[in-house]
Amino acid sequence: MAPRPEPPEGLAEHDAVRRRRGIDMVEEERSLLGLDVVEIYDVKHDAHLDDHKDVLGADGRRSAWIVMILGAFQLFACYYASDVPSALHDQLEASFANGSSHALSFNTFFGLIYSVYSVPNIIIPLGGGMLVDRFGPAWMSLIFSSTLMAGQILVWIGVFARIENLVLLGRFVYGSGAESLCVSVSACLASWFHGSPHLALAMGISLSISRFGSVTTNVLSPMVARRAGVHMSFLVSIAVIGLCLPSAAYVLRLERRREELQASRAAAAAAASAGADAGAGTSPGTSTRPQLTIAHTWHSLRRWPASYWLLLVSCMAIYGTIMPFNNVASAFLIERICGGECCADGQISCAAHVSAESRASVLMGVPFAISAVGVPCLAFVVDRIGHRASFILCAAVTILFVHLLLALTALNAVVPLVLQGIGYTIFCTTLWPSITLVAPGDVGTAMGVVTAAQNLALAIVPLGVAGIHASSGTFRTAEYLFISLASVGIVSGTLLNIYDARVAHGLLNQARGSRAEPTLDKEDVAYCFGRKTESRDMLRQAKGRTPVQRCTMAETKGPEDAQSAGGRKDPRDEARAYLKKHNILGLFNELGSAVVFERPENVHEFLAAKLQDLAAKRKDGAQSSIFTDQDLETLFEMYDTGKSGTLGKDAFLSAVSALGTTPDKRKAPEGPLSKAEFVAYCKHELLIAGKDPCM
Ligand SMILES: C[C@H](NC(=O)[C@@H](N)CCCCN)C(=O)O
Repeated sequence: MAPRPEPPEGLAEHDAVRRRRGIDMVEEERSLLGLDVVEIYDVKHDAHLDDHKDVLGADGRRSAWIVMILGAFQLFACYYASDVPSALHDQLEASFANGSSHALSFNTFFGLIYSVYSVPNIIIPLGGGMLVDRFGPAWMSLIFSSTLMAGQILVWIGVFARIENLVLLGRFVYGSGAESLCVSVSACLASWFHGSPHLALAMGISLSISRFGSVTTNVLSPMVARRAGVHMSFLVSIAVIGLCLPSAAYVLRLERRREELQASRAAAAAAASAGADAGAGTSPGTSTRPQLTIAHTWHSLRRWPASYWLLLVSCMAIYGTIMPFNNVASAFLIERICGGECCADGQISCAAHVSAESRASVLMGVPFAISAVGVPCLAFVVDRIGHRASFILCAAVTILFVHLLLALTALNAVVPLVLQGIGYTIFCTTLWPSITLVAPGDVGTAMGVVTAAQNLALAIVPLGVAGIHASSGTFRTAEYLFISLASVGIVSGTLLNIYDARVAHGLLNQARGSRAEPTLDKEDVAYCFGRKTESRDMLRQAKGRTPVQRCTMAETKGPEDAQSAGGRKDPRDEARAYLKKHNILGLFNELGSAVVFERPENVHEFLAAKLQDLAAKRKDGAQSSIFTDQDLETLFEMYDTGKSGTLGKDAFLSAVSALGTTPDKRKAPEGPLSKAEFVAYCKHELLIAGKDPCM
């Protein structure tokens, strides 16, 4: 990197450092002051995302897709190995029947294989998610993959030696890593695709590939078991998991590289704005990850919006109908196909039962087959049109319809199962990316809490189904439980839409991708007016001009023109306008800087006093210390060492950097810049950096 020219003497370095630090503290201050404005977070956060894009560029985008493929492969291995026992039910039964001692009946043992996986996962993903936020998803994926490996080795030895307890211990260890691995891979994708218009697509493709893991094990494991013995199927699954480790290690390498690039860029920005004092700023490798403390987690839980909790309820209700239904679908479908008992004497070997069984197994594959193909396709659409909350409601309605059909009609089961596939596809495509949108700060913990809740539902609902079946003697009665759960999903989905529209400004229902990569035309012009304008005239005139020219043009036209130009109101622009109008970031900047320098014992008291002080200053007509036009003009004069009235590119970039911003060299104007152009450009840069100038 080329060394930056030293800022001229007399420049307010101290102030620049203060401002930089203050801005970095906005989020902390926000919670300190008890403010919780999603949009403030978004505006600040998106500026930060722009940094990511700039640092990594096309290379970063390619890396993100590599991370997606590697993460999907880890999930593939996880789903593959998780489902080996169910694919080998009959072979395992035969194998353990030949064993020497059996403390448990095979069915109890087989049920426990799944219980020891699920029950601990009511708790484990909570800790797993926190660890992901603390140590990063890439590191934790490596650790969770190793846990899978250790667990599956124990299972394999247990199967080989026919030791039931060892198999169960292995499944417990395996389960401890499996759900948390799903959390860490999701968090990893959320981090690499945050702000990208392809988040749902990335998550959808990885889910589809992981589902393919279940399909592969269903086909491959029985084949391997028939040829080489049942334990060999487990050995193959160990080999598949083994490939997770290098893939997780490579993701870690990419993650490190990304962090280094970000840190060096932050250090360069700090050096430019602080000169010799740069050492006091962000140093490469500085971790900004949250503390692994109960207090921090509690703080996160309280900070998540109501939409997060509505998503959690939807997850429990809808996954509670999908997975437990799938567990009993075979028996339920056989019962439905035969119209009750297939064989007169309650046996299961008559021709009618065997035929119903094979039809049921084909039907059972329908929902997951639909989802394997449908999820990436729908994800592509969701990334474009948004409507996540609407889709979540739509999925709940579809699932309700499925169970009404199954409970109340004798319709061919293909129709409800196709609908079940559609409902599941819609739900899983939209649910998981939505969680990352409503809780962007601590995705690992947020995913972990939802996954734990999901496992709670998956542990309880089958017990309810079994209880209903035991008391009524038929699975059809259990349909009413699924109908109730789908109804809960509809209520939470409806509330989610209301909250999203009324409180969250359409965070879930809007197409985020288009917003994450704003067109320069609109953003530049909108910035210069201080509010959004969709005036075609303005945009047409702005086309082909540099950002400086656009700003200058906007300056001369004035905000009134923009207002009269009309146009649809965007909640983000309203938020920006609000932030700007009340100079919120400037206020936080002041407070944050003051706290950092004075380090008061009682922060609350200090802040209260500081606010009173600021209010008093304002009453006296004094200006806030945020950059005024006058400041910017002075800055220009400092860098215009030859007093030519213009700045060349290098001097210009240094001057803009001295504001604590990191200008994009590619977009910076080449030619000499007049004072007016410089002031306009600085204002533009300050907005991008989240530091609204005081105008
Ligand atoms: C995407 C979603 N994932 C989950 O439900 C996770 N809890 C992992 C499940 C692992 C299955 N062996 C899904 O699969 O729909």
